[in-house]
Amino acid sequence: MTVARIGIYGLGTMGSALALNMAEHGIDVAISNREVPRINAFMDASGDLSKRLHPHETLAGFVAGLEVPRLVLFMIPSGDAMDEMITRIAPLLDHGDMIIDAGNADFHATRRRAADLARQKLHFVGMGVSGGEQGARHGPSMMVGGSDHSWQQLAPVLSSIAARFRGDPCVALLGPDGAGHFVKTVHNGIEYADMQLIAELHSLLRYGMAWTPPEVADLFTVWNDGPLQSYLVGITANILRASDPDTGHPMIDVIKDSAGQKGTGRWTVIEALCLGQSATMIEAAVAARSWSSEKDTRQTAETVLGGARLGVSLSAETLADAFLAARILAHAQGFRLLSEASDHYDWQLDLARIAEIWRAGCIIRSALLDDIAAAFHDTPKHGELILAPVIAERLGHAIPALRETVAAAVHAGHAVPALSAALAWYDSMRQGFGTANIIQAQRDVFGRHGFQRLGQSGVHHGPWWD
Ligand SMILES: NC(=O)C1=CN([C@@H]2O[C@H](COP(=O)(O)OP(=O)(O)OC[C@H]3O[C@@H](n4cnc5c(N)ncnc54)[C@H](OP(=O)(O)O)[C@@H]3O)[C@@H](O)[C@H]2O)C=CC1
Ligand SMILES: O=C(CO)[C@H](O)[C@H](O)COP(=O)(O)O
Repeated sequence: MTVARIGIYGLGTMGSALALNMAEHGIDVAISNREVPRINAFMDASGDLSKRLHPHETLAGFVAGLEVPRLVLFMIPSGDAMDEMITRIAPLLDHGDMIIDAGNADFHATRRRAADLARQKLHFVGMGVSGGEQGARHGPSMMVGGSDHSWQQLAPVLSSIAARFRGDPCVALLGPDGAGHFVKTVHNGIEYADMQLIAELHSLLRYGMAWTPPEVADLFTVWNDGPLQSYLVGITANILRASDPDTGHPMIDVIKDSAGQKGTGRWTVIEALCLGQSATMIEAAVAARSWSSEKDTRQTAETVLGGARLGVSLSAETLADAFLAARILAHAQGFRLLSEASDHYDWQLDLARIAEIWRAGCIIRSALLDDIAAAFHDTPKHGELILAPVIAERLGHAIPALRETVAAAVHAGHAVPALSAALAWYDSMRQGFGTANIIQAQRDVFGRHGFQRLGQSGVHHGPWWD
């Protein structure tokens, strides 16, 4: 029996693609799955690569088929399924073996699992994998959380299967325990915001300016050849060119406008709030998905409240600049959250390196990320991307277009929650003196909470009760 370098448990969309990727790179992989027929079907479909794939129907056989120390990678849903599999496999492993959770997991659970398994002298790695099925198959971006020791063992395998940007593998050890899963969560939060921005721009073009799907596709194709280049813009252009084989209508027009969500966007927002932060663009994107699922209510409200959306007149150049400004701001919100979490959990995240490993393989890969990586290399104040000179200059150029776009949309009754949140955050952050003096006075009046006075130390109260 061949002893495999690594084991992959979970042969769904992502696990099977990762196994094939490893096999293609000459790595012997032990494979297993909860439902056995899936193992057989996978082997049948894997062609020549099957010689590197070693199937096991039982967990004991799967473990016995691995080189020691063992590397066992799970690609299954997070939560109870992962806890259950850890409980089942841990007694079969030896001290020094490693469990890798490569799914999308809540980083709090990852921290707990890492601590539990350390007590059993097992290594645990929480690894975010991005790129969807094609990324996993041909080169994902991978965000690793774990010890230096685990990284030494995993790096050769992961570097060989990762996406590459100018030769640099898009994989890195980002910090201990939950760091990798947290970074993946924020990646997905930015993904939510970027997807929502594209949806809002599509809506303005279609319903505000009466463009057809192929016309919007052509514009997105042009955008995809410049500063707005990104995987998500590219796939959206392709989506908009597709026709429904049943009706002949544009495919986009027969898809129900109710978005799914599996949790990573919501986790990003929750963690931002827990850290005393905010990521309002990501929150807007999560909210928009939630509102989208209230289809019945929206259909009723369209009749009761009136759903007219008036025409807007915006140039393609204005929309492009608005998109660029908003995309920068979404990334800025994500990176400042990474910076805050890094301080709070003492992860010492390298923001420039994170931007670098997002330049290829992952869902949010874009031309902008190369500029962001450069900005973090040049900027001492980590986390505040909007203050990096090159980014501030680009924002200065593009913000008037974002303002014009949001104003036109609001005036004509188009909902643009992510674009609006971008502008509100930008305008809030550029005010040295904001609105919170009123809040502080109100809190003092009703609750004697006190406030700080400008230029004085200590806690003060106003003359309200005299
Ligand atoms: N799809 C994507 O684009 C991405 C997904 N991910 C993450 O990767 C992980 C897998 O996702 P994906 O491949 O899309 O999912 P799929 O639904 O395609 O596959 C799920 C896999 O998990 C197994 N599984 C489900 N429940 C259990 C359980 N209770 N115990 C043991 N095994 C179980 C399934 O086994 P069975 O065949 O027996 O049902 C199957 O192998 C998730 O954590 C997901 O969040 C990460 C990045 C991108
Ligand atoms: O991690 C991913 C992409 O990076 C997965 O596709 C994830 O499922 C996306 O999130 P959601 O299903 O909530 O849209």
